[in-house]
Amino acid sequence: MKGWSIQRRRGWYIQRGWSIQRLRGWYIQRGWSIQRRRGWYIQRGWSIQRRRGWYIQRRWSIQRTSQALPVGPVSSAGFAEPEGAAWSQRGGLQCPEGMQRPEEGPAPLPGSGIHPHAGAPVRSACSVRSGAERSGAGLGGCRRSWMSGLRALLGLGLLVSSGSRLAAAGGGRCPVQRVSPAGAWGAGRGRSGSAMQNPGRSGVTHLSQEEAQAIDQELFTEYKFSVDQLMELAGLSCATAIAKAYPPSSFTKSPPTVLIVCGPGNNGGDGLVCARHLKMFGYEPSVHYPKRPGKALFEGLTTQCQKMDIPFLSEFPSEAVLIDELYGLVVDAIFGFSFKGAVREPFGSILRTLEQVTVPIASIDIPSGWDVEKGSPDGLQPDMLISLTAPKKAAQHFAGRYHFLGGRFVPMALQQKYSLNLPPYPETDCVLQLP
Ligand SMILES: NC(=O)C1=CN([C@@H]2O[C@H](COP(=O)(O)OP(=O)(O)OC[C@H]3O[C@@H](n4cnc5c(N)ncnc54)[C@H](OP(=O)(O)O)[C@@H]3O)[C@@H](O)[C@H]2O)[C@H](O)CC1
Ligand SMILES: [K+]
Repeated sequence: MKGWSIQRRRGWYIQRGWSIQRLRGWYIQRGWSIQRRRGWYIQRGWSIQRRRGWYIQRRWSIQRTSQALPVGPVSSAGFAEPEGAAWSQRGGLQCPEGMQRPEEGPAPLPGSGIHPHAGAPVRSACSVRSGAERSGAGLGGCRRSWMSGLRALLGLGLLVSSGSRLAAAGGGRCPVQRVSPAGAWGAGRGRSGSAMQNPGRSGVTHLSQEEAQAIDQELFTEYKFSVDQLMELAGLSCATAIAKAYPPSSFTKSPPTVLIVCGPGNNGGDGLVCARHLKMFGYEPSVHYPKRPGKALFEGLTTQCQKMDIPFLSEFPSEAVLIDELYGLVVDAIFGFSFKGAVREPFGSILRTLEQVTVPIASIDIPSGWDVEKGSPDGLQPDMLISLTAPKKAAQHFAGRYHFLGGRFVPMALQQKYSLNLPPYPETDCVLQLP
């Protein structure tokens, strides 16, 4: 071994420099690592490992296993995957065994409206109970403080510590399911596309405007999807996510009224599809659609809504209080990933009014008026964001309570081409909640 190392096998282990090890398989490492076998494990630098399967890692990882290492490949955000699972070179988030899936939907908060904006709890990626916690042993104070120092060093304070906090409170919820062997989590291991450089806090890829538009185009031109098809799936995802976060029973008003504001592009089309499905789900939607493109697709979607007795408002309520009075939720389907520049009328005044409403706002794909990559600290602050295909870079500035991923239609080959790192959707669901 070159460099230095302090080792105590079956106990803890610190290493610097590189090493070749044989641990029920072979293992090469460069950089430093602090390991505690059968416990947690932090590594920085690169390593090639063979652990009943093979594994290459670059950058850093924190791993925790309840089994003796080596157990299998790990994602670089850090939990051991089951044997035979797909491997990932990049950030990712997985739930180790012992995690629960999210329950039916987040519980509504008491008070006026459905979900007040204020007081939103910080939600963690996963509520993880460690092997020690599961066995009731708990972490010793010394080890805890050493770990928090390491977390701080690696900038991981929120992710890891808030998870433990929730676990301590008995949370045990996790928004993403375990990866399956054929899962999409880490599918983007093909070409080293630029999206690969943009993992967000949670390890999920965040797309630039150009990437989002390129994927969209490729779906239509290379994969021969029609806009109608994808819009239907996108709009259904949005209605489904809304029904999970704001079930009709959580509305203080009956019937559960929803105002859907649609823009001139495909984001507006998603809004029309969403309105139709919300009606099917028992909501009472109304649509404001001030700038309608003269295309058969949008005319068809409009007619479908009208024939389902969904009213179209010719005037936008000029006062935010009117919206608060009449509706329990607003769906923002004004602009999506093609938005650019300063907002033009009539959308400027619509957005200014929406910034004043107190009922929750659910934005489709991008909070309207936000720069697709940089966000907008002074703009709309929705309570919910439903990212389609993959979150856009602006989503990293989203501070509302519910972030869902929808648009489960991107073929695996395209995910790989664009190095999309997306968590797997649970079973047959068309949406999943992101941390
Ligand atoms: N692959 C997918 O994920 C799919 C997503 N879908 C949804 O489609 C949108 C993107 O749709 P697109 O039509 O490309 O773009 P927008 O909905 O953002 O609308 C663009 C139009 O908005 C107007 N615009 C742009 N900037 C401004 C501005 N500063 N002020 C006012 N108006 C603006 C402009 O219209 P004009 O008529 O004024 O020229 C643009 O044309 C995506 O986000 C998803 O929601 C698909 O449904 C399925 C596939
Ligand atoms: K939007």
